Amino acid sequence: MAVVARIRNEGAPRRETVVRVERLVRRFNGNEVLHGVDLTIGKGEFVALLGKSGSGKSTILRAIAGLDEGVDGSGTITVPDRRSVLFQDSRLLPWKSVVDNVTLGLDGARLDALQALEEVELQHRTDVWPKTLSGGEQQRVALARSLVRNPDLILADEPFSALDALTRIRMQRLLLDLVRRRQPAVLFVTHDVEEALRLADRVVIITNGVASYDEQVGEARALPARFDELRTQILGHLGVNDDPNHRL
Ligand SMILES: Nc1ncnc2c1ncn2[C@@H]1O[C@H](COP(=O)(O)OP(=O)(O)OP(=O)(O)O)[C@@H](O)[C@H]1O
Repeated sequence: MAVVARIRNEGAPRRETVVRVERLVRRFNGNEVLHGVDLTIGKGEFVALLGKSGSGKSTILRAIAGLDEGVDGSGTITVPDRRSVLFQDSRLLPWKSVVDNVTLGLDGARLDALQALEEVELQHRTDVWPKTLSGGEQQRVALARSLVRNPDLILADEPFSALDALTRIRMQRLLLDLVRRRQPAVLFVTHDVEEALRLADRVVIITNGVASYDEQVGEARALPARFDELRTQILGHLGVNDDPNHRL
């Protein structure tokens, strides 16, 4: 069955553009993975990036983060200087305390770090070693490390996918709350359609190396019927069945 590419983004609130990706092409060993991806993200906008495994989501995120030096490709990327990246694992330094991980590379940021740790509800664990924290707590430290840099853009590559379901929901709420207060733009890679609909203002899907779907979904959070409708539509676009627990 032919997948009809569809771009529908009318009715979007007008926001200042903070990320602009144009005609992004990336190749690995001569194999072209991205064929010309266009993507914009507005100030304070939360965009979830969906796509099947191997579709190139992380490749896009790494390109925007500036982490793919030397990779074969072309295209232009405009991106704010103050940006931070969250990965699936927290990437904390085991020989530094929690607060020292948060201030890493910043001079005199201890007070800001303590505030950021309070925002992620870890004010009581500031001086312990990372290995004494649970997976969810370690991800909260990573989030605090990101916040203390006051980013205009947060790039997140499946940051909650290794967490148990309850911790994951708690982290999603925490992230949404922080994003509402601080208003960074967010690009959030996930496999999980429900996670995308819980968090994002907009969903972009990568299929066959291009952005094939781009839709406002913010109202899904308040309207269960709209949530279900969008979930069915997105799963259909991805060519998978409408099982709410289906992982791509
Ligand atoms: N450094 C690399 N060297 C060779 N091939 C790579 C490299 N990075 C990515 N690829 C290939 O590019 C394609 C896209 O990979 P990418 O990690 O961006 O996909 P993804 O959509 O994030 O997948 P997943 O959801 O499974 O994490 C895959 O086929 C992958 O094997």
